[in-house]
Amino acid sequence: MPTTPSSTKGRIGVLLVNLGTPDSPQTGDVRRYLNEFLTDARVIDMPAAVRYPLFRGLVVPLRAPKSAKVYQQLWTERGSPLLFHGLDLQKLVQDTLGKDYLVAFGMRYQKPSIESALEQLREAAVDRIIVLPLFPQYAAASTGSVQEKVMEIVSKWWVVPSISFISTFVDVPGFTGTFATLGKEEMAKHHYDHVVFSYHGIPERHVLKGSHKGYCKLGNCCNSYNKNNRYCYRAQCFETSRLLGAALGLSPDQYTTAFQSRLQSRLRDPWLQPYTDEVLKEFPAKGIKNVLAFSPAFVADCLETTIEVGEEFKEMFEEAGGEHWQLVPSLNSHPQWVETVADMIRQN
Ligand SMILES: C=CC1=C(C)c2cc3[nH]c(cc4nc(cc5[nH]c(cc1n2)c(C)c5CCC(=O)O)C(CCC(=O)O)=C4C)c(C)c3C=C
Ligand SMILES: [Fe+2]
Ligand SMILES: [Fe+2]
Repeated sequence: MPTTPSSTKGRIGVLLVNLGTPDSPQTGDVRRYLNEFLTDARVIDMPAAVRYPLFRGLVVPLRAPKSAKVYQQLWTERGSPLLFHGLDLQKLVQDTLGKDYLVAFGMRYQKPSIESALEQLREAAVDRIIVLPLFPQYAAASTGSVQEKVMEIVSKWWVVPSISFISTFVDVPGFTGTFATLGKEEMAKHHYDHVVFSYHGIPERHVLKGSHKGYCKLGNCCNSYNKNNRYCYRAQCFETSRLLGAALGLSPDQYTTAFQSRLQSRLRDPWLQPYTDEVLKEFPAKGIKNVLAFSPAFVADCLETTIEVGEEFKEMFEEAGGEHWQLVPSLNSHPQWVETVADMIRQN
């Protein structure tokens, strides 16, 4: 009887990566996290001779104790939400994909490191690796930084396996679809006059640096999403708003796209506008008193969603005369999102 030839192919390795978070909300751990994050040349694109002394010597020491207080508000029994949601997603995607895949999870900054996650895949002799940075819209400071780190590590291996990256997923229907499911649940509970899609900001300079043959000029260039601005962060944010607005049954005048989390610096370089905190203060005077807010640059709840949008913006809105501000929770490990991630991997 002929014997069945054994396959030479191992499992497919999957690396899910998110940004990173401190090990604890104590100032020392927050300082270590910020030092790693804010000396990344893709985040702070200054010459190393300026970046290191300015950020390690001045910005981080001043910021760490203030950030630590905010992380203390965010911290849960399971630790940082960004971390535990990432681990939950890893487990559920692994269960969904089954034994032909091995799913690992890493963080760009701090723990679990990308190195340790890649090592797990190498130990298991995976056939190839699919890397999914968990950022819907490509930005050099987020997705690009993860890609650079993965390539830096893998390039030192003697045997470099086949490797592919999923660089943006704004147009994957399950991404906006899951946000729409969560948004409709909130809309069924309360009446809203207006919706805000608040994205993490980046310096305008970053958009211009990534502009393909000068196509992106921070103007109407982002009104359509096409091959020239496929990786333009601003264009992807506007496209996310259009898709999400349509999935929620909203007309363009019923929602606003805005940008949050700008790192205030004495350099006063402009970040993507309009700024969410400025926009929301003007709403009550326009008769907008009930606002539903989404944070669609994040697929897991974190400091920027729960605290900044859910608490700080709510307080500002109410102080300006608003009545009801509600944050839609992030995708976290929602079953529709788990299925969407598994599908992105299967189709890669
Ligand atoms: C959505 C993707 C992200 C992009 C793009 C991004 C750019 C970016 N961020 C900073 C500075 C900070 N961001 C901070 C927190 C933070 N940022 C992201 C994601 C993106 N950042 C996430 C998911 C988080 C939350 C992490 C968590 O632990 O919950 C912080 C730290 C918090 C604080 O001290 O305020 C800083 C600082 C810059 C400068 C930048 C682009 C240039
Ligand atoms: Fe950030
Ligand atoms: Fe653009």
